[in-house]
Amino acid sequence: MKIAVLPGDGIGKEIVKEAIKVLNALDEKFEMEEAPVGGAGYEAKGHPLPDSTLALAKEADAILFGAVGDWKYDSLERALRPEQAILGLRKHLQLFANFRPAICYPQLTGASSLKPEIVSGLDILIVRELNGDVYFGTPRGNRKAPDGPFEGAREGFDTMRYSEPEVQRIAHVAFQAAQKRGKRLTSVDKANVLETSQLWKDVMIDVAKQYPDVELSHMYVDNAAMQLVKAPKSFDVIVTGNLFGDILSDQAAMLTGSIGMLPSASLDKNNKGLYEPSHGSAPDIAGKGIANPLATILSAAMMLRYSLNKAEQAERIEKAVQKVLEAGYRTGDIATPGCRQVGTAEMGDAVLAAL
Ligand SMILES: NC(=O)C1=CN([C@@H]2O[C@H](COP(=O)(O)OP(=O)(O)OC[C@H]3O[C@@H](n4cnc5c(N)ncnc54)[C@H](O)[C@@H]3O)[C@@H](O)[C@H]2O)C=CC1
Ligand SMILES: CC(C)CC(=O)C(=O)O
Ligand SMILES: [Mg+2]
Repeated sequence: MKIAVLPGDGIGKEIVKEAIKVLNALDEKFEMEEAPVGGAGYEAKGHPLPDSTLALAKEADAILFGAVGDWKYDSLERALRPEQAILGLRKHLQLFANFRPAICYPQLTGASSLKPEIVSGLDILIVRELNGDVYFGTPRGNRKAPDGPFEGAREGFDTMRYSEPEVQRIAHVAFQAAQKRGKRLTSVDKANVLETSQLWKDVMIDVAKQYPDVELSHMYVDNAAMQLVKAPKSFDVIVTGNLFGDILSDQAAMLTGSIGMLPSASLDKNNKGLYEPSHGSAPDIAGKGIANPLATILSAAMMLRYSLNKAEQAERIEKAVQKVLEAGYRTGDIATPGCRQVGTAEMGDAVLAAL
């Protein structure tokens, strides 16, 4: 089985190194091939998603991805910015279903910025649509405003759009995920304002007829943001679009203690997938050896479970992560008084030792 390893930029390189260390210590042996992506792709080959990197991603059985981006590329034309690499991979490989589980490990209830009783026992799943919405909608661009009170002024515009089949396919994924969990699905939209959201909601209601065992509810995204900090445990599975899911999953990360704890799986219709932490390249801490590698290590576990059919190996990693948390190991982002504060590599070593 072949894994394409795309570390990317910033802390991406540091955290992927730890996940590889853990994967290499398992009983299974995987073929791994590394390629540059993001800013690293631009520096090496003049493009954030070089053809050779995309070819490797297509040919591999699964992709382990770090993160892309750096402030130094902010003035590049958009097509050459590092972020286009992850957007391009999601689109080219039709990775439309993004799973972001937010679990607050018992050892980390004190690490969340919320009161322990709000987050203790939290186990929710955000299913984010990943191929559509305003991130990919056309037309988009810059122009002179054609009308309105600022007619003639410089204007930027994007298009939020979803088609019925696009919503249907993510709805089925979300309902099936809910069937395997608490059988409650909350569809998050802004149907009180947006046509895109009204279609989203109508399709969810329609698909729900095929899943009578799952209780479907609807919530506007502004209220969902509020409920996520007020009563996060009231959710089981949340399904939402690309933009709302991006924002709500960062918010949900803080319920678990840190964004450095939130893994993700981005799957196509055959469960081929790209696995990455939910966070970015964290330029503010890159190169310091202090990033939390656990979201990436847990993403590698998701890869074993969803794409490589190695559920026992996935469980070994997940249990090892729990053991190191139990033993008090903490990177700075999840540190609490009296913990054993460690850096990125020491955290990786601790997981390795706990396998
Ligand atoms: N999938 C991807 O590759 C993503 C890339 N980005 C890119 O990353 C760059 C930085 O974006 P930001 O908005 O700052 O988001 P970010 O997620 O990189 O960082 C946000 C905050 O969380 C902290 N953080 C993130 N991961 C951490 C970890 N593993 N351990 C400890 N602390 C961690 C950072 O230090 C920072 O204070 C930008 O270029 C952005 O476009 C952002 C999100 C996802
Ligand atoms: C480049 C962004 C769309 C990536 C991001 O923020 C995410 O997927 O969470
Ligand atoms: Mg994001």
